[in-house]
Amino acid sequence: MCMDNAGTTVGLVALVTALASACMIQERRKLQKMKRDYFRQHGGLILFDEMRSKQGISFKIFTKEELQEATNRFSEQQVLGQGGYGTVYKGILEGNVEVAVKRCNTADEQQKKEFGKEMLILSEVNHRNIVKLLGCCLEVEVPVLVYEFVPNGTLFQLIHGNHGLRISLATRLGIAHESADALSYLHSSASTPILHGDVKSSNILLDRDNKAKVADFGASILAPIDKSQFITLVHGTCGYLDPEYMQTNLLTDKSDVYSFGVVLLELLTGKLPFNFNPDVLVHEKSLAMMFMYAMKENKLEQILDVELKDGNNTEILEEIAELAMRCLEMCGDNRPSMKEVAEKLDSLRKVMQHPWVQRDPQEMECLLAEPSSVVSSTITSAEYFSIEKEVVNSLQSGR
Ligand SMILES: Nc1ncnc2c1ncn2[C@@H]1O[C@H](COP(=O)(O)OP(=O)(O)OP(=O)(O)O)[C@@H](O)[C@H]1O
Repeated sequence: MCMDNAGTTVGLVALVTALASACMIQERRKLQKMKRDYFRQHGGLILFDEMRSKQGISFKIFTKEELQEATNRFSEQQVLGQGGYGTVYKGILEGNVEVAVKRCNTADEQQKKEFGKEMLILSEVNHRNIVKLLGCCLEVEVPVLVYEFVPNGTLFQLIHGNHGLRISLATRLGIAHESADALSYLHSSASTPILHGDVKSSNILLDRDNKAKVADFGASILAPIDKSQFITLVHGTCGYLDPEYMQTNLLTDKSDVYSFGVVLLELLTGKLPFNFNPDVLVHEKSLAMMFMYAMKENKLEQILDVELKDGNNTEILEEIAELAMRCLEMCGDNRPSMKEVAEKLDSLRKVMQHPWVQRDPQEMECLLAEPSSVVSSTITSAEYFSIEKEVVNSLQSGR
């Protein structure tokens, strides 16, 4: 009798174990199938094939488990920031490699299908001032992106945060030039031209030496189409939006130029791109309008960041303001290209670093021929510009 009972118990335990194992296997298969389906839906197969055919591509397709481990299961403590499209987590990969893991909120069917193809284009972007896309995970409902980690916050935080640090004109000019160079690369040097679509100071990250790293490029690819989210998106970029885009709904490379013009204004004035305070005057709501108004009235000085108002480098500040004016032209065709903007900023940066670097060798010759003009090696840019003007005048009048 006792033996019979023991036999029945063992039988029951075996049956329950077998059933549980079968369920687990079933669940695991379901999960595997789901992962495979998501992977296919997001264009993972195309991406995988292309990656195999391209040698030396440094782009990885991560598994869900790898990213869960890297981010401590996407824990709250790992959150670096929240954007219009999703949440960014800090992750640590094997070998102690720090990464930023971006989990998007949603993606529509079309976006999901295109994802693999888009990733392929973005994975080939390689520029020292652009945040590197290291890989992605496609076996989840909404794809996850993995970027290099940039440790020093954003340009928005540097300008508008309450850190009390003084930001020199040289640092500002450096960041402006590097960001412009990155955008110019996206527009014309990358294998497929890429429009950034969301240029703003919070999308310019800074590394330990305050070198710029443009982030979120190709954001339009991931832009949600759902209306309620579109409002958040627009809210997030208020003050930067190209007025021509608002009329035509067509994003062009010149839309990036306009938005970059607003970033230049933030660097020049230290002011926010948009003032939501209902009490401020209409022309003071948007920084771009406020700036245009000040320029028209010949009052640039009044809206410059106090940190820049030390009387030095006035001409460089005026040149940056002139450049910003051109970027903010209402008609896109009248704006300079990003390449032109980057070149101009580079030449201003060189003038600041080495006041004697001349753009025109003839002028250099002329200056060297006039020893009285060479005052000292520590000449200020104000002196440089006045000498330059004098030289140009004397060349024109044939003196
Ligand atoms: N590669 C990165 N390294 C370090 N921090 C990052 C990185 N990428 C993003 N972050 C942080 O995460 C925050 C949110 O980034 P995200 O790109 O999602 O949002 P956003 O640019 O502020 O807004 P939106 O996505 O609407 O343009 C950033 O402000 C930044 O602080």
